[in-house]
Amino acid sequence: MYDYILVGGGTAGCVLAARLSEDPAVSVLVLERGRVHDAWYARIPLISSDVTSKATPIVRSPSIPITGAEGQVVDIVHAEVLGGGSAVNAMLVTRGAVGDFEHWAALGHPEWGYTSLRPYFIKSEKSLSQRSGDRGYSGPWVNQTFPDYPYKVQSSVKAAALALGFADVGDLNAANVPVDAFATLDAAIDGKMRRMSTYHAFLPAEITNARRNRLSVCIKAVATRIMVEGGVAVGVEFESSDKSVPGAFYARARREIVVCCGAIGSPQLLLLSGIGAAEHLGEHGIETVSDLPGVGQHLQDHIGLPLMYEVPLEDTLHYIENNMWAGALELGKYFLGRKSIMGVPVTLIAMFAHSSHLDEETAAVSNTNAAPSEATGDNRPDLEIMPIAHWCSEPPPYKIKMGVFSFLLCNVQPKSRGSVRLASRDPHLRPTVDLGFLSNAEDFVPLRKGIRLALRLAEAMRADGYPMKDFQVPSSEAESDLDAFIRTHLRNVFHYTSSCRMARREEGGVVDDDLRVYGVRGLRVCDASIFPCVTSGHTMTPVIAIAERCADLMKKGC
Ligand SMILES: Cc1cc2nc3c(=O)[nH]c(=O)nc-3n(C[C@H](O)[C@H](O)[C@H](O)COP(=O)(O)OP(=O)(O)OC[C@H]3O[C@@H](n4cnc5c(N)ncnc54)[C@H](O)[C@@H]3O)c2cc1C
Repeated sequence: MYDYILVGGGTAGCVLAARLSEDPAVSVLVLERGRVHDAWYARIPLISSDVTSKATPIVRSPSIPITGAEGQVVDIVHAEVLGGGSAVNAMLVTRGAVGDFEHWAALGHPEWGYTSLRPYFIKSEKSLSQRSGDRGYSGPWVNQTFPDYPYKVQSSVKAAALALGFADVGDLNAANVPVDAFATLDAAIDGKMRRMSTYHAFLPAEITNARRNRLSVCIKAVATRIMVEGGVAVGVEFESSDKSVPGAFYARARREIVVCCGAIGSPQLLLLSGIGAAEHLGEHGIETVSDLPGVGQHLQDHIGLPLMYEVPLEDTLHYIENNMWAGALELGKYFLGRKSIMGVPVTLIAMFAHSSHLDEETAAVSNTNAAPSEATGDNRPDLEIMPIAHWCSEPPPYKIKMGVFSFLLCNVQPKSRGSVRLASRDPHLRPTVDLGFLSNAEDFVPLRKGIRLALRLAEAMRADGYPMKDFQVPSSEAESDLDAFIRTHLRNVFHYTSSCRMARREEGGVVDDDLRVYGVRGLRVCDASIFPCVTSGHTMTPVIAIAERCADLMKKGC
């Protein structure tokens, strides 16, 4: 019997476990389906974020064919490890625009606006590079920027972006940044150049050892059902993911159960527990506990589109992939504490823009006046471009023998919605994920503008003498060619959100403003699935702030 059971020890789960167990009077159990990833390379930034490596603790499952994209199937990536996505991702630390959270407030969640979340962003972090009053300097979530780009091509992109009118903002996570911005990104890497995950940051051995009488972390434990008695969540059934450990286990909660299984895992577990659309549950012979049609609906992800160029091999990551000695040299430099590409993320810079601010022909920024604090549609970006010195189609082919540079263009305010539904009653199998990309034709609009922006950037880089040959770009700028290119080459960006979203029940919401699941007492959801809608930045940092705020709500008994 525990006071709190947290299901899912991922990005949100580790934060919540650390904060709740600060109180010596409460006991906390964390159930995590993955393992602890403690291999020698698990904290080397570049290696640990390699999603192509079989050694990275991720599982891929196919989406259903995307109707709007010629029936393409893309891989859904599940981070199955203590720390979740934060243990395997690209480590980029972006809060999102102030306007993203003002938009949440305007949707009817005033307590989730930027002013309410700001103290939690600050509380969680320790910025080693920034110096503004908007940033935190004493939290566990260590991050820093790397302004000395190791790839020559990235400096060339920066010059092109500035020439097109983008402002170079020193700190993308400050509150007053313009919407159209070029930024050197913060990354979750500590002073010893080690990857931070929420497991390493919030649940280091000092904490888990000191709290071992009240904090239990059970790995390789797949939650199979939330037990509900008389409308109250009372316990969790789970099985081992290790087939050599047969049988079912059961843990009981005195106070509350919090589902933190991420935007794919949380709706799956709620559905397996009889919480979801009664009709869908009936199809799988599951008795309805709470008829909640919103469970698994409204799934979002940023829509990604790579444009790729052939560039000098030495100026890309493919160089060390193809040259064992160069790779070994970089590793050696890393271990000796010298500057090495092993110690930084695969991308360090990004551009954000609202497509309506870009000139149709030149793609130059023509309006930078949008006020960051108002909840209007164009005061948060709808486009991001990440320049990456590597191939970036998904899934990537095994080995590339040439130098490839990519602009990963993303529609970061997608209007399309997808869904997560049960494929089977077997909790060990993955659910059916429909990303729904391009189901709303309005999503083409920013993507077309974004393609033109990427093409103009490439032209400026060439004009400046950087050698780039077209490799995967649209055949022309005619709308039909741009749309065909979008349909053929889109990819997902792993920023899944909003599948158990915070909204009014009659609007398809799953949780209320205190993250409590409608119709079941003693049950909350806390992870990326509760986002009312996806934010325009990368999603890990808002998940951490949400978990910080959820812990406070729980401590106050809200
Ligand atoms: C490859 C990749 C790169 C990314 N890059 C970035 C980036 O650079 N910056 C950024 O901000 N965001 C990035 N993201 C997104 C970010 O990592 C996620 O938005 C964030 O980690 C989600 O946190 P979460 O707590 O909602 O879910 P997760 O961190 O996924 O945690 C869910 C946890 O629940 C566990 N679980 C699921 N089902 C069960 C079950 N039935 N029983 C027990 N446990 C269960 C899972 O194993 C997992 O550990 C990336 C994601 C990926 C996958």
